[in-house]
Amino acid sequence: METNETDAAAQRGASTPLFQIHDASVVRGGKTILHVGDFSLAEGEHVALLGPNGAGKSTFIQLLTREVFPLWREEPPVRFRGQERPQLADIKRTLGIVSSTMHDQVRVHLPVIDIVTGGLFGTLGVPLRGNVGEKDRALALDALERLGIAELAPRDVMTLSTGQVRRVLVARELVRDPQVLIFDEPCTGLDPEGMYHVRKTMGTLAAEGRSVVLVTHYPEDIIPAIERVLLIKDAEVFADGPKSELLASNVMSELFGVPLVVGEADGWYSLRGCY
Ligand SMILES: Nc1ncnc2c1ncn2[C@@H]1O[C@H](COP(=O)(O)OP(=O)(O)OP(=O)(O)O)[C@@H](O)[C@H]1O
Repeated sequence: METNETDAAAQRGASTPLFQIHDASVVRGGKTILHVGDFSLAEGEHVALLGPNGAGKSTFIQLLTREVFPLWREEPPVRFRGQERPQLADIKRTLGIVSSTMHDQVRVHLPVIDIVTGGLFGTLGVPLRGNVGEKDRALALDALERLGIAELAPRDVMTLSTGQVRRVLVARELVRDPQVLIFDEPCTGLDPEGMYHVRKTMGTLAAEGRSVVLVTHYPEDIIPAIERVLLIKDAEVFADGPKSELLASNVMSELFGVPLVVGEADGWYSLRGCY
């Protein structure tokens, strides 16, 4: 009896979504900048948020990270692991976030290993008065190794290419061992080599069993492991479903408001204008 109850509780735990959103509205300056009816993300599930500029994608992510709050409802609209009022520290521990704008924060002359080790402490480099031990540096080196950039460890971060810095920022998040990695337009400003490595990195993390949540304007960024897409347009969820159905020419043309043609090869998608 006792075992059955434990099993039932374990099963409930396993089926509790990582995030659930129900009837969430974000209002700024008297205008609804995002409304989400129903959304649920399972533990370990991957999803790509795709949509035009200003659609509400970043606001959606900020709802998850609790950087923005929805209008008050009797039942809080955003739940984390079933909790209505989760601890911010729990959410921060679970999520790692990489965005192109974070690049501006690492314009300092510091070795890459210090930048990555700083991820353990939430500091830019290693804290001056912190207890930074060999174990911490070993964790940082391990994160760099897993992303195939261990040779960058002693380099001054200011001497790296944009693509290399982007991967260092992924390592900086990875060092805390988050279960979910959010990539907010990770390929913005990168050349094809940089894009290649960042997309490969997303694939590596997905293969490790972490959730990859990707925000992008381009289907080209959606790695084969991400099967679900959430399309956002005009502050609403326009569609949510399998990419095999939604990454279609008619859907993309309606989403972006111009005639577009979708291509697919080996699980990778591309988008071009139809003139
Ligand atoms: N504090 C604010 N006050 C007023 N409007 C805001 C505020 N923050 C965001 N917005 C507006 O909300 C809308 C959604 O913004 P958001 O950044 O979520 O879009 P996005 O889809 O991520 O866009 P992009 O692809 O350009 O990054 C935009 O029109 C933006 O101008």
